[in-house]
Amino acid sequence: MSSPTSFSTTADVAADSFAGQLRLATSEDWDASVHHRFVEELFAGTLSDAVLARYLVQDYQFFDAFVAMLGACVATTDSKPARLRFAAQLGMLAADEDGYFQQSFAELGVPASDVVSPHLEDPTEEFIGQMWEVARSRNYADLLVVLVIAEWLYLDWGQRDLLLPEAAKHRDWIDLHRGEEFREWTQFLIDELNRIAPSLGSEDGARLSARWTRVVAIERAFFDAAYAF
Ligand SMILES: Cc1ncc(CN)c(N)n1
Repeated sequence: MSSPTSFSTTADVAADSFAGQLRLATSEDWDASVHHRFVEELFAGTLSDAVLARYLVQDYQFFDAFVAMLGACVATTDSKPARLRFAAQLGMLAADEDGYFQQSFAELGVPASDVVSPHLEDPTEEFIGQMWEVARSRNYADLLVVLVIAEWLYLDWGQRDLLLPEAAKHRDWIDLHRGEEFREWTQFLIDELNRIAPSLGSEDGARLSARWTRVVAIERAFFDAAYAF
């Protein structure tokens, strides 16, 4: 029997696996995000400070709920090695990603009020709602669905074969979403989702598929919102 087709150049995922099928079912919003104007301008180094600041202010609010999701994974996974992997990622995020935000906010002159409690755009509010919902649900499958999208979609654009920009505020955001460490982390999440998929019931499948579709659409809207002013 020939091995199933792997469709992604960034992660090794069989197209007929649980994660692979979800990914294929949402190709339109997924590909539109990976090739979004925001990504093109970020790589080209032409992204305006206003758009970058607007995006980062919203993404910093996303970041807080994202950390809470990882904490929920530490608490709920059935696998001891996975628990340690999530714990290690929490440490990395606290050091590297928070540092990028703080440095960029200072460079872009973002006021403290926008860092701490900005007006939330609709996609941010909905994304945060999804993340806290799965964090509080303590349902490992729901947590993984949201995490896999958030990391795999970002890996897909981060790994695009384009020249890197000069400015640290652009390049460092790309660097956080490409390279072997981020690829390995994303692969781990996808593998976890595919590992637990056989234990899911049909109701779980329908709920997770609906969540996947919605969250991929929010990812696209999140990029759009950076230009909506
Ligand atoms: C909206 C969004 N989605 C995903 C990521 C990558 N963790 C992010 N920083 N922001």
